[in-house]
Amino acid sequence: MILELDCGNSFIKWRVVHTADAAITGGGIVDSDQALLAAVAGLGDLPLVGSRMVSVRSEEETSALCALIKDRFAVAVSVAQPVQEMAGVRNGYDDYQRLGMDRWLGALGAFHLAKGACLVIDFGTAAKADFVASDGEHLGGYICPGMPLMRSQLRTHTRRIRYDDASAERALSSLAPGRSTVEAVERGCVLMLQSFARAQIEQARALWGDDFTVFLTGGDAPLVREAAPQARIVPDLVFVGLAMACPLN
Ligand SMILES: Nc1ncnc2c1ncn2[C@@H]1O[C@H](COP(=O)(O)OP(=O)(O)OP(=O)(O)O)[C@@H](O)[C@H]1O
Ligand SMILES: CC(C)(CO)[C@@H](O)C(=O)NCCC(=O)O
Ligand SMILES: [K+]
Repeated sequence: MILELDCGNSFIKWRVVHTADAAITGGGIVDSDQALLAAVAGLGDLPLVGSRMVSVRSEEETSALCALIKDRFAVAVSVAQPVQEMAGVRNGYDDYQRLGMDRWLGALGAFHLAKGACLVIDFGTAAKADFVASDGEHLGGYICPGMPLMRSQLRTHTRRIRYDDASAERALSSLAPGRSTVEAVERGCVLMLQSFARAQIEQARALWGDDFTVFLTGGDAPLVREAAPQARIVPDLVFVGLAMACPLN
């Protein structure tokens, strides 16, 4: 079995997959290294043979987590590294090492699944979009604040925007004009995300006509579903790319 890890800016997504057929034994989302160790240990004694990781965290944080995993589960951790080209996809950044590894792996996974032009839109802490043409050329993409960042900016820089998580969740039962602060903010931010998605799809259409696949991923992808009815929601898209970038036996 293999321990797979996607270390985003706010959360660590993890899962344990069988070596032979990639069947998923367990997984989850945690908000700290210690919570990760506890969650994986909670699956009992696993015959782990290796681990692979993608991280957008600092070198120090990433190597600290690798050391913890090595120590606790006695496996080496293969960390996905930036490359100029892989699996038919060419990194489109001027400096390929600067492209976020989550974006790169999402692009690899999407091109592998679509076998043609594709647009990846990932709604996490940040929202990001990446374009891969039918010949595998990564054209670049866009980054802007995701739902958690938009929310916290409003809360931090205003005096009268204050509400709790439970009312935030209730506010999203509809997108009608808000009649309370929580509704106005939560619905407004969801409309921003949806407009981002629509703008990316419009751009893909201008480039490629109708001949492209849209992938939605990231924790907040479900909030955007209705703005992109044609999209494939693939929550584990980064893991698809991770398996390609870090093959283990
Ligand atoms: N079970 C869950 N646990 C945590 N967050 C969740 C969950 N389901 C949905 N979310 C939402 O997903 C968002 C975080 O998304 P994600 O985990 O993709 O971010 P991230 O990988 O940490 O960020 P980034 O990819 O931008 O670095 C949060 O806004 C959160 O509300
Ligand atoms: C944009 C984020 C923060 C999204 O997780 C990540 O992909 C990242 O740190 N990227 C580096 C900057 C860039 O991709 O241009
Ligand atoms: K991520």
